[in-house]
Amino acid sequence: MDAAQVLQAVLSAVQSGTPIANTTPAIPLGNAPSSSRSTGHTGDVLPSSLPEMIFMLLSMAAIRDWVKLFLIGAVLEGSRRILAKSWEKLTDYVWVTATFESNDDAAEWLMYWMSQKKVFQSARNIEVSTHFFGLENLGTDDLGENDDDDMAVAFMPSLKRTYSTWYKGRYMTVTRERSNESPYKFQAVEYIEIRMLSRSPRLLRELLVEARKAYRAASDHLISVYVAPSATDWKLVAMQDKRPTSSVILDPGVLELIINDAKDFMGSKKWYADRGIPFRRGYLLYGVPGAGKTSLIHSIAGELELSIYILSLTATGLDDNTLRSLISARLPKTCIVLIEDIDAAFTRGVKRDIADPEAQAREHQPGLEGGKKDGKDAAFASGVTLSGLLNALDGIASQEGRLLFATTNDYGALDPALLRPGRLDLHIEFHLASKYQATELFKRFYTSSSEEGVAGEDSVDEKTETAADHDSSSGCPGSVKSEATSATSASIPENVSSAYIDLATMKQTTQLSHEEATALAERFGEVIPARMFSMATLQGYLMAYKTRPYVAIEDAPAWVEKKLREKKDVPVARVHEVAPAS
Ligand SMILES: Nc1ncnc2c1ncn2[C@@H]1O[C@H](COP(=O)(O)OP(=O)(O)OP(=O)(O)O)[C@@H](O)[C@H]1O
Repeated sequence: MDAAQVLQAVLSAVQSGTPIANTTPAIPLGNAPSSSRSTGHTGDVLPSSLPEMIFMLLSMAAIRDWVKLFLIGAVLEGSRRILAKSWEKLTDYVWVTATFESNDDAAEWLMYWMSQKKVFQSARNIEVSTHFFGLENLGTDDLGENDDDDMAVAFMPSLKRTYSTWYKGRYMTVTRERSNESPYKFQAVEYIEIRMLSRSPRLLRELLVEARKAYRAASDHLISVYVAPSATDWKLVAMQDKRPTSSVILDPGVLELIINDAKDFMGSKKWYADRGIPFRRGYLLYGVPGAGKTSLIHSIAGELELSIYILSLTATGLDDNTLRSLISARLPKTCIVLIEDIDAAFTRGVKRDIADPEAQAREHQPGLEGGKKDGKDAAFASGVTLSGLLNALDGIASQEGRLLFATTNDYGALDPALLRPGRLDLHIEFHLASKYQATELFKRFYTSSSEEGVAGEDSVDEKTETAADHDSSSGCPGSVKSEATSATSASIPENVSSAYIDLATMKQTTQLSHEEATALAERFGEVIPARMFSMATLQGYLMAYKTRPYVAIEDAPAWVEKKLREKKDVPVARVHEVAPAS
């Protein structure tokens, strides 16, 4: 009886419930004689008990061979695992290993640190990147001059390569890898692995501290700007030059008020803790477009040395859960959270007319009841609900030392729940430019912040211009030149906007002496009507006269008149109402 017959007998016995023992008078050992195999009576050879059955199975040569093979395989696999484990233990014992996800700040520090190392500058397989453009001391030697105007490049480890180098006498390897394993992201995740031949993690920590220090020193003049492109994580998108607060021109006292408030808040942790008040501060900057809201936030970030995390409530994939996780779990302790156009998420579309902020200012008088849509029940254009947003804002409060800034062009569209103190504590309205702002803008436009009153090289143009214009600068309205007749614009084709003349033909702004600039600025302020143009519009006008401040003054009345006429012609109805969300 062969193995198949035995198995068949066992199976049929199990199916019929017949005890095997009763039908098994004898068990042939070893290979059964062919006569018994040929009988076809399975009842003659069935084992009477389980041990007998096992014994019978083992007595068959084929099964014995299978068992041997299985045992050999098991021993081999077991030894492999033991060896692997032992090797891991051994390497753990002599190596310190650290992994950094490329999105993380620490990975940025390391990449910068590595870009400074000779090993990557002389390696034969490296990644050359402009990623750190803007940071100081990049390894540009191999490309020639280290000129500020050049696009500096950094030499960094390539993907899927391992480099070896030394740190404080210890051998270390650096590997950049890409992994598809990610619990909540759909794209591949890049990471850097550092291994150091050392039993203590102390040296690795020292390396990290050194990398962070070097990175901070190199980026001292910059602020980092992050966005959440995938609604799951923050990504560094820009390193911007810090904007001096003096470059944002607001009416007297406003700038100081906000900056002092923010500084005061940052230094009042204990005061808040003593009184049990959540250590948070929210600012709402609202008003016409182009009035300096975003510029102010960036300059405050520079002043307080904070990174900016820009949150777009209409980003694809953003809902209450992702918003909460972005804010609660994935933000650094101290930073600025900026929600731009917070009203755009609250209505079903963007309702402002960006092309003409001045028209909006006339049409829309900010006020809580004014432009409000359907109140609390209005849905957001994104997957975020009002209560989701309120929870998220309160989540900002749960971490200490975060500043929240929200901007809007439509104060009235915001729900009172958003506006209450504790969420958005300070509401600052931005208007169209006052005479003071226009005057200051002109003054700062034509003087250098470092050295006021020094005429630059470009003042050659200015001299020619001033000499030619002295007669007309007497203030007589009839002597004002129109754009079409000014010296430079004469050679410009008619269909080219004058706004681009100087940008295309000149390199730098003419620098006036302080006295000259002040005198001209006064005249500019007299010509520009108060609260009729945004600061961005005035800046745009001056950009067209980068090297011709005198002509800028002369042309200003005609420009103002033309702009005011255009405004009258523009139907206010271009600012359309947006249907409230259902
Ligand atoms: N008060 C200001 N002082 C100096 N520059 C200003 C001021 N307001 C606007 N500008 C200039 O105008 C441009 C646009 O300014 P900004 O983006 O800060 O305006 P905004 O109020 O945030 O506009 P929006 O509501 O459209 O975002 C910038 O180049 C900025 O330099």
